[in-house]
Amino acid sequence: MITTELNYGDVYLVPKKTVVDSRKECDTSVQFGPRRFDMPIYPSNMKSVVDEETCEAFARLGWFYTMHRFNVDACRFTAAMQEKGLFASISVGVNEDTMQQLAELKAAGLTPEYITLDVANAWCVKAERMIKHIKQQFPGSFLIGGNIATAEAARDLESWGCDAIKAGIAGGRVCITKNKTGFHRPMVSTVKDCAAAVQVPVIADGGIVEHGDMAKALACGASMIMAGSLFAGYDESAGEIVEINGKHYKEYFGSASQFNKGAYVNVEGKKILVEYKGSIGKLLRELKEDLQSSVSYAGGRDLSALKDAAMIQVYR
Ligand SMILES: NC(=O)C1=CN([C@@H]2O[C@H](COP(=O)(O)OP(=O)(O)OC[C@H]3O[C@@H](n4cnc5c(N)ncnc54)[C@H](OP(=O)(O)O)[C@@H]3O)[C@@H](O)[C@H]2O)C=CC1
Ligand SMILES: Nc1nc2c(ncn2[C@@H]2O[C@H](COP(=O)(O)O)[C@@H](O)[C@H]2O)c(=O)[nH]1
Repeated sequence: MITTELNYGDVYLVPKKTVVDSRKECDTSVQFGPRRFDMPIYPSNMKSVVDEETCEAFARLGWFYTMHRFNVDACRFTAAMQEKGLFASISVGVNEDTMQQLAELKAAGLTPEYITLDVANAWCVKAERMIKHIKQQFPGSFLIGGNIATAEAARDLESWGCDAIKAGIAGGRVCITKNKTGFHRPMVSTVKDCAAAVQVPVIADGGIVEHGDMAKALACGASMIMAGSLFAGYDESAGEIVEINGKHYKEYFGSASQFNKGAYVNVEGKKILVEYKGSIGKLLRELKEDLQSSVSYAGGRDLSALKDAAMIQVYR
């Protein structure tokens, strides 16, 4: 049987009566693990999106972040963030290098507040082993596991011990997985299925094109949203500015791209140039204003209003 599935661009939310006098009254904050954050969206843990400065800037602003896992000394990063009085949020893989990094953290007596297990398909035996190992070694860390795209996978990751689950396979802007392997699920269907299947928070990862997609992801049941291309190209984003014919750009490349891997092996990502857009402050302000507006259209005062928002499909 072939089923029809939906992406953010295929649906809209149905307005309700607004109950606030100003959009400023709408609260966009979210409790995620041990902390509360100003917004339910954060930059992808990709080398072309975040670096140490990006992470520090987001943490200082009260937004969530996750450092990427590529050539990063997780021990040094965790110590540096915690010495500054900020929370540490690291990414790990499933191989021996991760086992070594975790052993170093343990030996140094460090506990990152958040750990993200970051692999393309976390519904696998290697991820199961690593999730169980992390939960045993770092019971005080909030463990995010991903990525997955089905209810069955979400239930498995929850049963293995994940405190939150990141959903989204092959929906990213620099993803070529769907072309190279044939596998992908559109985001509305992915997030709805996964969020309905588990008690733990679900993070909707990838495919955010319009700011309104944040509200749609939350309406599907997501608690948090991860986005890459949305946050690429700013002063505060990772990567150098490139000048071509007098125009300025920044590189945005996939974690499974040749550029990130250093070799053309199992490549499932590409590199693109995104327009250089200066300081990120304007984007962050606008994201918050737009989400506050979404909450007001949903007839509420905080993000819980979006969870009940009715969704309609648009035929094109
Ligand atoms: N969200 C998404 O849709 C996707 C995200 N990515 C991102 O790209 C990065 C690289 O991801 P990933 O390839 O998982 O990580 P790695 O390249 O770090 O692979 C991790 C380990 O898992 C093994 N592995 C990876 N994929 C498979 C598979 N399909 N079957 C069996 N074993 C596998 C690898 O072995 P071996 O290489 O020998 O197979 C390797 O030992 C990550 O940051 C990930 O988030 C990548 C693709 C899709
Ligand atoms: N298939 C691949 N997916 C990737 C790769 N690198 C990162 N990602 C995923 O994309 C999102 C960001 O998507 P965007 O639409 O917001 O730009 C990111 O968080 C990862 O889940 C890759 O090389 N291949």
